[in-house]
Amino acid sequence: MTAQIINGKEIAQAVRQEIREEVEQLKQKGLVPGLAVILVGDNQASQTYVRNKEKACADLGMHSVLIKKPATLSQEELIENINELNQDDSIHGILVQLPLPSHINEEAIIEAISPEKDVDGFHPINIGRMMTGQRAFLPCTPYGVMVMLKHINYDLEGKHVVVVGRSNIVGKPMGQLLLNANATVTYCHSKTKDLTYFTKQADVIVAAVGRRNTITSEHIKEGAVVIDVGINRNEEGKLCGDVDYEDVLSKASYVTPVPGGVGPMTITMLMQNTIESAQRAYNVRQSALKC
Ligand SMILES: Nc1nc(=O)c2c([nH]1)NC[C@@H]1CN(c3ccc(C(=O)N[C@@H](CCC(=O)O)C(=O)O)cc3)C=[N+]21
Ligand SMILES: [Mg+2]
Repeated sequence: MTAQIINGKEIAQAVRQEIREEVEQLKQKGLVPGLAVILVGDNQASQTYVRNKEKACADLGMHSVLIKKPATLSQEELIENINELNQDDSIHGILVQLPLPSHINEEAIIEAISPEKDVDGFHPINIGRMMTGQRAFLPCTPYGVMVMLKHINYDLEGKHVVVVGRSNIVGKPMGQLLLNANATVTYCHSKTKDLTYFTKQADVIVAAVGRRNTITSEHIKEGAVVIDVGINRNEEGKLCGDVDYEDVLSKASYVTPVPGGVGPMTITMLMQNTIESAQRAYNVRQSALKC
């Protein structure tokens, strides 16, 4: 079998076209969707991602503000900045780029963001809503993976999905979204004994561990769908995922590349969440006018 490539860039473009039209409609009604990104310190990778987010906003005609702060910023000052954005009617989404410097408590920062503007879907209220199947902002990376599977018309019902990795922002919510879609979900992680035993049984593998070559052809069964969420660099400094891409190509049915796979989807779902938030703000404003 030769795997088909799931082209994240292409799917992202298609979704962005729909977002572009919704932005246009909102603008005609007098509301410009706005995203605020806070970047603390000068982590090189973070700067790249933040630039990609700004580009995406500009491309879609959305308003974006980038707030750059020195790594010495105190937690109190950061919370003060978030409070201002929570009150700002021109801002519908707030994203604080992670990781933060070690003197800042990430949980406290995430909880300071209004759940109504938490377009990352990291706030405990949104996570709780997602777990109970209520309307919520979905974390962008797992959300993007769901859209990719939808795009290839993959029916998750009853399928065995193995999620490798259990971070709060990718692995854990990924499993939950798959469960909500009626998949049978297994979580594997760094303490799992005999990873291959589990991954060999998977119809779908989502690799989100942050270590390259974690998944090779030895780990998968013939015809598996392999989703690579990893972003690592090899010895030559080239971007690569958690999957040995070339190796699994001859065994998998579908594979996502890195770059050009999940990454572009992550940014696109951030834009999607931001216009949904703007849409909601518009509806609230309209119903207030009617009273
Ligand atoms: N509050 C917060 N929310 C995040 O969503 C968040 C974060 N913090 N911190 C860092 C991670 C990482 N992340 C990526 C987004 C896009 C690409 C992306 O566009 N990747 C491109 C290539 C980018 C490149 O060339 O380096 C691709 O895979 O094709 C990658 C990684 C969002 N994150
Ligand atoms: Mg992410």
